[in-house]
Amino acid sequence: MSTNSQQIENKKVKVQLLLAGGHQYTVYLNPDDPVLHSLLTTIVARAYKQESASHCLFQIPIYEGHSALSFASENLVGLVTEPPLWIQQTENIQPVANDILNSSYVQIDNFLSPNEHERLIKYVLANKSNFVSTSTSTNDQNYRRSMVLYSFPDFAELIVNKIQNIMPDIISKLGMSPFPISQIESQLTSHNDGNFYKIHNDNGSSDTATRELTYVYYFNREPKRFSGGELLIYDSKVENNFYVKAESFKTVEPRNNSVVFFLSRYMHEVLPVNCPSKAFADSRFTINGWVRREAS
Ligand SMILES: O=C(O)CCC(=O)C(=O)O
Ligand SMILES: [Fe+2]
Repeated sequence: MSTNSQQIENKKVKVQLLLAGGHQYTVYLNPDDPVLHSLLTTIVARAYKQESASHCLFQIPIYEGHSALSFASENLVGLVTEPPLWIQQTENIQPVANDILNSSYVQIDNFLSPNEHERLIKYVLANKSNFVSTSTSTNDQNYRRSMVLYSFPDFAELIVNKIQNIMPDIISKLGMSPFPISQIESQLTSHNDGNFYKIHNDNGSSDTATRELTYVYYFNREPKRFSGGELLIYDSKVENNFYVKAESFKTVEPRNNSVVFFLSRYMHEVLPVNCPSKAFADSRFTINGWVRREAS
């Protein structure tokens, strides 16, 4: 097992849109962009001739946002994705259409000792200049706004070891079947005033497909000087053997010194943070990452 700071989410997927009439366009989308998910589910619905296939209008910014490509979902004939991309097919589940599958999560308070927590805060404040923006282009700004620190070896090891120790308990609490763990990834993220992360899942691309569990350890200075920043975890439903997002969700409070675990395939989002001082030290901080199963 190893920790691995990674920047996979910042990589865009090249998507060639094959449209009726032989037209084609190439766009670059984040792997977990909801538009990409809708494009894939449109193709799946077409393949299964699903009666309820929702008809919609796609509007996708092209030429770095200088133009918009608009087309009706009926005109989408196929997609070429690079790297190859699949939406996750369910295994052995035959729910009745429209059944809501309740998402569950586990949250544990007082995860680090007071001393470890204090050392971590000091470490983060001393390393402010090593944080980089999670947004790489103008497009990303509307989708995810936060800062990230990819290398923090001592604390990554501390968190990953603690997580590894409680994995059997978490897996059983979430009702999952045990799985062989290959790796626990981690990154350190800060959300300041106006920062957010729109709806996504964490294992929707070929690079991330072996992520089974997402964990988020929340920490901040006391007294807390931000509000908002709740994590919403959406319930799911199954359409044509694929998990899709339901309208209902669970709300997780980003409680200081707590850690939350949930399935990486769940759609989730971070609501905007309100931090009036705008001071880095008052941010909503997390060490967050993913537990990967061994590739079969
Ligand atoms: O900060 C959070 O509550 C969740 C972050 C998240 O969804 C992610 O980094 O993938
Ligand atoms: Fe996420």
